[in-house]
Amino acid sequence: MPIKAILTDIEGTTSAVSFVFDVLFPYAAKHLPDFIRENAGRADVAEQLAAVRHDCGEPQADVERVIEILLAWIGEDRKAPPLKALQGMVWEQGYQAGQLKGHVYPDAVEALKRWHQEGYQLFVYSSGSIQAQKLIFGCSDAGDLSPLFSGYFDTTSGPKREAQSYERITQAIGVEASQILFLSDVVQELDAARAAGMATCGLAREGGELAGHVTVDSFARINPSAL
Ligand SMILES: CSCCC(=O)C(=O)COP(=O)(O)O
Ligand SMILES: [Mg+2]
Repeated sequence: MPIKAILTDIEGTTSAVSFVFDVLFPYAAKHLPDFIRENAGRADVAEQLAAVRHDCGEPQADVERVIEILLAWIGEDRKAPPLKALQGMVWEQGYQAGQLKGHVYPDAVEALKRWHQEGYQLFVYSSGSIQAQKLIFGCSDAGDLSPLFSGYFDTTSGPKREAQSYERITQAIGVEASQILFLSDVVQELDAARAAGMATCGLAREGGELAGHVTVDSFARINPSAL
């Protein structure tokens, strides 16, 4: 069956790992403490702080303790949904202030624009929150890429290394799994997508092979109609 939709990861796929690790995470680590102190009473922030207390088994943790936990989670790249939601809120301030611009590889920009024009539906699946995904593409160094995308998925659809998450996403997209091409730099994510019936293509930006999957080093080498 022909590919109709393309679902892409962000970190290491459309965008440099170094942008996430050397720009976004340090920005969040620097600004998250004051953001939480100033906004702990806001309903959307309070909801995430409660989720942190629940997830770490410390229901009585005060705001300073929650901040300490969140900074430790940033340090270990924990894909915890409340951390990801709060990071998205902090990054929004950075993008709005012009301190952040989303990195998207030029070959990804070119291919995403071409695929959109050719009629493929484009979707994103990242551990970053949907808000963070919209920001990286909406405020990218190549301009506003958000009109290219038909939808966004984060870990509220499930963890990226579990086949069930891709089954849920397939339901939401509304085409056969075999008509969705998933792009990622992580072999466990590609394996999970394939187990759910999706077509896969690995991105190895520094070269190399993602075992068992067609692997390329640039979006320029992906031809969805030939997969
Ligand atoms: C949405 S940009 C921030 C990326 C992020 O927070 C992250 O954890 C990267 O996850 P990915 O699933 O894109 O590898
Ligand atoms: Mg990735």
